[in-house]
This record gives sequence, structure tokens and C-alpha cells, in this order.
Amino acid sequence: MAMHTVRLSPATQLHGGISSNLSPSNRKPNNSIVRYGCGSSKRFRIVTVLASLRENDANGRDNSVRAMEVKKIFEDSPLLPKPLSSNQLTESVSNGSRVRVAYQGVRGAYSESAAEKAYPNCEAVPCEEFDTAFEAVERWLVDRAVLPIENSLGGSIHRNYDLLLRHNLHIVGEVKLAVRHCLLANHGVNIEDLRRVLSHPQALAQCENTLTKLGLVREAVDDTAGAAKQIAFENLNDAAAVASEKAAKIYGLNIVAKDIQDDCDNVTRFLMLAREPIIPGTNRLFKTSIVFSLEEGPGVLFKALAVFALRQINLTKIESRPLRKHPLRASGGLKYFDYLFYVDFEASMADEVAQNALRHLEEFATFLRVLGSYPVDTTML
Ligand SMILES: O=C(O)C(=O)C[C@]1(C(=O)O)C=C[C@@H](O)C=C1
Repeated sequence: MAMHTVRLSPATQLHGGISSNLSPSNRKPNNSIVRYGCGSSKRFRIVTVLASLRENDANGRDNSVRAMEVKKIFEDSPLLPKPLSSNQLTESVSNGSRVRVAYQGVRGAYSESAAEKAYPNCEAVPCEEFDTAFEAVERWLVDRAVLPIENSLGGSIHRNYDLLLRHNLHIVGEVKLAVRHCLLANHGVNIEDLRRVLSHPQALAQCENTLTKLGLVREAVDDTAGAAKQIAFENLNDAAAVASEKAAKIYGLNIVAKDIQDDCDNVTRFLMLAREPIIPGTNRLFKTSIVFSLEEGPGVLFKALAVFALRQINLTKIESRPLRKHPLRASGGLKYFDYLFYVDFEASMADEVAQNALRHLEEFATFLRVLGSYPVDTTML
């Protein structure tokens, strides 16, 4: 059987470095995580079956039968872990060896790459939802979470701003990842055959110009790699996924177009979250993230931001979100929207100047919380 017909090769595509499987069917009765070595015979069985499927395809076999077979093989595979869902959170435990890092999405998602960049040699643990990743850390199932917070083209990931406040984790670091999107389709599908494109809404927004030029109908899914997986599993021939080159390899898809984001400098910033804060230092460039709310009144936000300007502290990000518990406030018979302000500033909480700024802010803030003080990611992308 000629190996070149197999698009999912064993070493790079099926195993891919994840050694735990969190799906209930693969969990040991004592709730510890089942591990699989690189030489798993099941892995080779899967590759062999895929190879024979490809060969059958070449002989003109029914595509829907093939799609069902491929789906079954992937679902049975212990090598592609199923993401954690909220109701599984009580069922697995951290084994204390490598750092276990939760991310949202499935294998091949940009968030997985960010987790691996933030914690080299970590065990990246896929989670279905952002919320699940937060909870996985809170319940000691994993050690850290790495979650996207903003993108240079698409803007803020609002959901994670809201969750930062709803949960009690601390920001212990940030990591920036260059995001280079590809258009992925099944082999044999040409760009002219495409009608639809599936991806994470952020990824779709980052490729707005290309997708508009191609006239593709956008369909939002949970993550970019999940879109690639769906294209492969369902053997779709009118749809493509916006996803990474890594996802193309994992799910055996063809790269129809590369670098389709609207700007070559497309960067997503991720936050590293932990149960305990790190001790802020002054030995390197630090950033501090805070959230606060203010009284209603003329110039109040101006005054709040002035506490930093007066001390020459540089602000790197400001975001406002509705204050959900009190979305409206009344003043003089009028109703105003009520907000939370998230601010990142370039100073360590170990700096007296930062402590003074926050003391000053407390004088008129109705609520203030420090989300974390952590080293700035200064790596060039
Ligand atoms: O869908 C993925 O692959 C993700 O990791 C999520 C996500 C995001 O939420 O912004 C991360 C990076 C890119 O900006 C696009 C999508």
C-alpha cells in the first residue's frame, strides 16, 4: 500500500503530542488519566484503515460511506482527546507530572499553540467552553488555563473579560501568538467549488476581506480546528474551514489558500491564568490588569484615567463591559447604562507608583479588583 496516498501520517498527525484522553469511555475506574505511548498499536491500525479508505476512494467508492467510516475511526481513537465539558469536571484528576494547561477548542486550535508557547512541554488539555477551562483550574483538574483576550484585527474576546470577573483566577502571564490563517478543504475540492466557510467568529472576522472576495457564506463554529474537523468528518465538498496549518495536518485537509487574514500582522494575545497570583517583580517589564466601576457624573472616567497619567504610567488597553448585576443606574430621573472598566497598565504592583495610583483610584471607584500583575510578553513575532 503506497503511503503517499495517506494524508494522515502517524507521527505528525494522529499522535501530535497529547497523551491523555479525558473522554469518560477512556477513563480508568479510579479516575486517573489513561496514557498512551507513541507506539500504540491502535494508532497504526487507524493509519492503516485510513490508507485503505483512501485506496478505496481512488476506486470510486461512495463518499458518504467513507465519511461515516472516517468519523467512526476518529471517534474511537484514544489519540485525539475529546474536549472537557462542564459535566465531566468532577471526573478526572491532575496527576501532578507535566504542567497541565486547559485551552478552549480541539487539537489544532490556535489556543493549543498558545498554551504550548506559554508552557513549553506542557500537557495541553482541550475544553469545550471558556467557562470549562476556568473551572478546570479552579477545581485543580489542571494547573493553568491559557485563553484568548484580544486580537489585533478582530478586537476583544468579550466573553473572557466577563469570565475573568465571574471566576477567581489570577492572571500570571500573557503570550502573544502570530495567527496565520489558511483556507482548508478536502482533497480534490477546488476554490471554485466552495460555497460556505466554517470557523470561529474571530477567525472569520480576521479574514473578512478574503472571504468577501470569494463570496463565501460564513458559518460560525466553536473553534477553528473544530471547523477543520467537521469538514474532514463530514467529507464536505462545498465548504472550507479557516484554520491553521497544524489543523490541516491533524485532520488530513488540503491547504487551498495561505495567509488569508486581512493583515499579515495578525496577533492574538492570550492570558495565562492560575489559582494563585505570582509575586510581582521589578526586575523586568511588568503589566497590571485591573477592573473597576465608577459613580455616574461628569468627568469621572477622565479622573480615573488621570491617576495613571499623573504618574507617567502607560495604559496599554481599556475595555468597557456592561455591569450585569446593575446594568442600569438612575440619576436625576434619567437611566444610564452602567459599566465595568478593564484597564491594563505598564507597571508592576511591586512599584510604589502603581500602588499610589490604585490608592488614588479607590477614592472614587465604587469597585476595584486587581486581576493580576505579570511579566509583559516582549517576544518579537
Ligand atoms: O479557534 C481557535 O483556534 C482559537 O484558538 C480561538 C481564537 C479566538 O478566540 O480568538 C484564537 C485565536 C484566533 O484569534 C482565532 C480564534
